[in-house]
Amino acid sequence: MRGGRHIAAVSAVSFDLAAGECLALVGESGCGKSVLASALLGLLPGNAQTAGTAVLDGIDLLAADERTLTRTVRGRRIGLVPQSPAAHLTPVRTVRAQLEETVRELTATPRADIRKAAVAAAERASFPRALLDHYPHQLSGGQAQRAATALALIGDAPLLLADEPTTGLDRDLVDRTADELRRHADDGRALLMITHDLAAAERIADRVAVMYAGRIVELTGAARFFGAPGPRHPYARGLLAALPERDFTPIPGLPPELGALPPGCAFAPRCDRVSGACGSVPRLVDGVACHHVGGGGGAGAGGVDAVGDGRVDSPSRARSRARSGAGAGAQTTEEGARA
Ligand SMILES: Nc1ncnc2c1ncn2[C@@H]1O[C@H](COP(=O)(O)OP(=O)(O)OP(=O)(O)O)[C@@H](O)[C@H]1O
Ligand code: NI
Repeated sequence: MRGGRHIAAVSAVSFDLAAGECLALVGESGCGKSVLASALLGLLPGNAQTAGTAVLDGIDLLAADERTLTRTVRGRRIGLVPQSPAAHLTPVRTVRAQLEETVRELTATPRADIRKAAVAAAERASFPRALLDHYPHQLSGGQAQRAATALALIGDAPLLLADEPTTGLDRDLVDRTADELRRHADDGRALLMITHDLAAAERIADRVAVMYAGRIVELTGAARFFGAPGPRHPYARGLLAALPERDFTPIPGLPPELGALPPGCAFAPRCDRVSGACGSVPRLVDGVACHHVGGGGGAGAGGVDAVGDGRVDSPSRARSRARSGAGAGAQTTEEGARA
């Protein structure tokens, strides 16, 4: 930034994501979720610096050159549902033209079938057929969202990155969109879903990663997170408690400015469990980064070694089935996972 200032937008993040699995990444606005997604796609602005590795199919995404990213990663290995679809779509071309172009570029569809394939792609994302010849500025936010989702699914990429794919949609459409994304995971793709919508996360995620001020503070199986015993990090507990259908109690205060993080645990100024120990940054140990819970979070400026990350052995399908059976089902799954 100007004046040699640095913003640590994402720090010490470490996670893995298997084929067929959905990881929901949640956290307050500005905590670094989209920056993390952009880093994986090589779409950070030119002044950004990255360190570490992010391996997909043997390719280190953080080290890959522009040519590799263009030809083999974007759209082909990673499908992106962008956070601001209206800005992501080409403003001077119709949705149909953009779908057809993407089908042509990313698939081996014969010329004669491209039109049909584009219509089918729109249908997969519940984009209304009647709007195919509209330009992006003629779409509502939710319609643009679905157009962008349709584009992201065309390349059949093994990793789907969905950055708030349900923003601006009605509950019914949220559920349909989330279920559609889940189906792609069930077909063997990995799905990283960034969302503020905890109900959507609960509906489809296998694991939940909670981010605060650029760090993952908890990484837990979804059944455990949304059911019993619930999240362990005070911030994650606060996020859940803020939901209208739970306590409806907001977390006091605001997240810190990333350019001026407090020393030690960034959540300490808002935390009801704060103590002297919070003067050092807690490491993510056993899926939680807090001095007061779990592994104790041992001191150390930003360890990247996530030990035990709440991975649920029983895969998604069993989980979603258990989920529809409400509390008891989720509990059983959780016990299975812990065993
Ligand atoms: N190009 C940039 N230059 C400087 N700072 C940036 C840039 N892009 C993002 N940031 C900062 O990085 C932080 C993380 O931003 P990011 O967009 O990842 O947040 P987010 O978690 O996706 O939030 P939201 O839920 O609102 O989308 C923010 O504090 C933001 O101000
Ligand atoms: Ni974002």
